[in-house]
Amino acid sequence: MKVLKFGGTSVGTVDTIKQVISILENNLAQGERMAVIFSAMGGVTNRLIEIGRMASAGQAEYLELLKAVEERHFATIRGLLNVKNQSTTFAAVKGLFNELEDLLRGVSLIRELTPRTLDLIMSFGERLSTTIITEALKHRGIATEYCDARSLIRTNDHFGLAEVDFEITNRQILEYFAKTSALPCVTGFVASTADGITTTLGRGGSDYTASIFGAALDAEVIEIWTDVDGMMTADPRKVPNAFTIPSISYAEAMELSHFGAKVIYPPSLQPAFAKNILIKVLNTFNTAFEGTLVHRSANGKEYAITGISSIDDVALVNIQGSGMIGVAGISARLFTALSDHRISVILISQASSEHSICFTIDPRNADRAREVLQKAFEAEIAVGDIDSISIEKNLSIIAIVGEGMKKSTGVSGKLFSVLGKNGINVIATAQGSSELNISVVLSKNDLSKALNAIHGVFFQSETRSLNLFIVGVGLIGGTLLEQIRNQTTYLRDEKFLKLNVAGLTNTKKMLLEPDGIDPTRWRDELDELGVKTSLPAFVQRIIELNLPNSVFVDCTSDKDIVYYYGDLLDANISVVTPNKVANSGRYAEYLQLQRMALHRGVKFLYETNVGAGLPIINTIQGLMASGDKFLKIEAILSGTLSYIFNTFGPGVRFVDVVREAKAKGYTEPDPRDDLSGTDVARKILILAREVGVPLEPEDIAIAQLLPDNCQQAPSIEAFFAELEASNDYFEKLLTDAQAQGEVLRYIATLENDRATVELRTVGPQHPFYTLSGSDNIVSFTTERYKDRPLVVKGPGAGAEVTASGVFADIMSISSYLG
Ligand SMILES: NC(=O)C1=CN([C@@H]2O[C@H](COP(=O)(O)OP(=O)(O)OC[C@H]3O[C@@H](n4cnc5c(N)ncnc54)[C@H](OP(=O)(O)O)[C@@H]3O)[C@@H](O)[C@H]2O)C=CC1
Ligand SMILES: N[C@@H](CC=O)C(=O)O
Ligand code: NA
Repeated sequence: MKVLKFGGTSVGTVDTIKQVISILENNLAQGERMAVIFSAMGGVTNRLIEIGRMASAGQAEYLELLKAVEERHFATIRGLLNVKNQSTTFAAVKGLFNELEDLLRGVSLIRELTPRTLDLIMSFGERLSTTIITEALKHRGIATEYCDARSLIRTNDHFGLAEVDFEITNRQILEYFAKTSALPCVTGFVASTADGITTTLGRGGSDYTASIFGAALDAEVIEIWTDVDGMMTADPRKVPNAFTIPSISYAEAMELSHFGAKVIYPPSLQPAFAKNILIKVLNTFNTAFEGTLVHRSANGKEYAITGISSIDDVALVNIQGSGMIGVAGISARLFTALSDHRISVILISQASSEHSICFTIDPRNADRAREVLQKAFEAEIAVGDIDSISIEKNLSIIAIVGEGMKKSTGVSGKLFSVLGKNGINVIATAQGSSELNISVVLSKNDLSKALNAIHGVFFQSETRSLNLFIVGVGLIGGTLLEQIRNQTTYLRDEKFLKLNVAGLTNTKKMLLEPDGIDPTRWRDELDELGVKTSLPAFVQRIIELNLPNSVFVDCTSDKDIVYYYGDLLDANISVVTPNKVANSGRYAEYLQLQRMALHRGVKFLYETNVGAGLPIINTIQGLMASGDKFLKIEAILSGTLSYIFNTFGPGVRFVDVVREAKAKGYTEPDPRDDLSGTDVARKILILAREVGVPLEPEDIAIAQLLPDNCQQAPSIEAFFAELEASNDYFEKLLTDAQAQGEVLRYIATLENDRATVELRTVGPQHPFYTLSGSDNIVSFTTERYKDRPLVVKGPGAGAEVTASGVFADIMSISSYLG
């Protein structure tokens, strides 16, 4: 025996009813003995309540609404049945509407809508839908029988939420089934008293009917057919990555539903659970999907938690005072006062200091709660034993739920850590000793961010997202996007990671798209959908969007963008950048950014500031963290100058080599920055700061490489012209070096807290002699690497290596976020 129940959406239209019929036919074909419970057509119950209220208020327009409901049912008959088969069904349905109309006329005459009458009015919804579907099944040759549950389910007269007399009900159901061999189509939600007065079963009423029937008949399974793919790990409207929970225990389902998961209402399934009957939650519109199994105990689970739920809007009441410490009975009085005024408490938390108790309630009750408590504790407030009753609004509760967290460690650690890393402040928290649920209270603004971030860490094998906002889509930014595009599949399949490009901008256009910009079409999307760039607006919007795991990637050489870094870090958004400006300005600013990132628990990463993708900054940070002391750094830090001196030779014009370096993507957007030594000076300044030497830009001694006419060129093109005109100068530098059997090298040195940058010649014994292409080389002499320095060497400029260094910084944030 199997009991099936179809909800309001499943029986809401002609097409959906046809789908229901096909599900039933499939089951019948397998010879299943069944009972089927139907809800009212979607929306009809609420409409009937509205009509009843209008009638009782004397609003004659209720008749029009009633006509619309009638027409909807008639249209359903026309859609389901051939014209020649329609008349009996029309007659039955018309009969029901006549009865309902009489009833409503009565209500409107006496201007009174009692709970008893409302129950009767509501009962028409299920009676109508079930009548029509029964007839439709009959006309398809299926032996069915309309079964009015009012004749089987016996309740008391608590109208609106009647209590079932199981002894009589079970007996009546069994007797009925013993007599009938046809397929019973049962009206959900409705029942009756011993006197035959119609009652209803309250929220989840049709599920309750299914559960009552299932339990009475000892069914093997109860199938709850809805319009979603079973119960989900979180509300899919808030968490796009949510997925169906294959199997859930009754207790877990209870916890989730308490926090707003609405697919089933577990209390209504209690009779079935008491008899250990399996429940399946299935989707009428996706019959191939296996849905969710709800059963007595949780079996082996893949994840530490089963689901995440939330209450979107709560108010937090905090009552505190030194007079509460060690005084018995305060909480008893507190909660009695609330209960006397029917204020329901959702979550309670009291620290063991007993100095304060806080609890959350429906915000609509907040003002009343304040009054009630002020009155209840009038005496304590007067003498200062209780100093304040504060109420905070615009809050939400998130609950993580799962039997798997029982006795397993690290679940709460993971929860609070992901909230912390995303800068989400936890205002209150509660965990019952059943260890089935951990709840946190947080600002409503953070709800969506928190739900998504929590979902990401707990359901690891689903894809987590990092939200990237990329400013600058030139050489480096553009190459980074290309690399992201090429790695999409690998990251998804191997790392379960989605790099969601949520924002892009250049100097002309900006585009913010929280759902992601397609990295294969970003140029077109930016062009077609982008709006005029405003960096302040871009940054402001990123902060407002408040997406979890957000990373701001600055791929410009803009001098002013650095001013936004502080605001971004302060809003718990990590910053990754190849742009050296922030770290090579005033030392105080550099320090402030470092501290801000540390304070906020986010990352400020800039490995590519020095040596592009070569691990230079990370190497220093590792050595510093482990207590090494730097004695000397000697380095070639300009890919451009390295390339120039590795390439420039007899028969080659200097200016052409510089143009080549630019074309190969080694130079700064303005190559004067490279050839003037500025770029190298910035880099050694950054390295000095990383090893703990707080230098300022003016402390770097730069020995000028260029003749004055080049150094002072007012534009990039003028600069190239001056380089061309100065070819002899550069040739002489070269031939002088060659005459001594040496090569030209532009070397930065940091020693004894002094930094210099100069053009030198080095011979074959020098470790910097053999370099090629855009090679950088950095030699660290430290207390641990004293006899032989630690050397990092390799290509130190170029689009691919720089973009991949930025990529690696982004990836390290993804591992940090877990
Ligand atoms: N090339 C290399 O090997 C290395 C480069 N770097 C650094 O990488 C950074 C980027 O260099 P690169 O890609 O060559 O530079 P590009 O000039 O090619 O690109 C810069 C991009 O930034 C955009 N941009 C500039 N200012 C703003 C602003 N205020 N708002 C919005 N967008 C802006 C530009 O827009 P638009 O297109 O409209 O002009 C362009 O898209 C530089 O800081 C450089 O020092 C670091 C290590 C190595
Ligand atoms: N222009 C720079 C690029 C890396 O920072 C260089 O030439 O090294
Ligand atoms: Na680097």
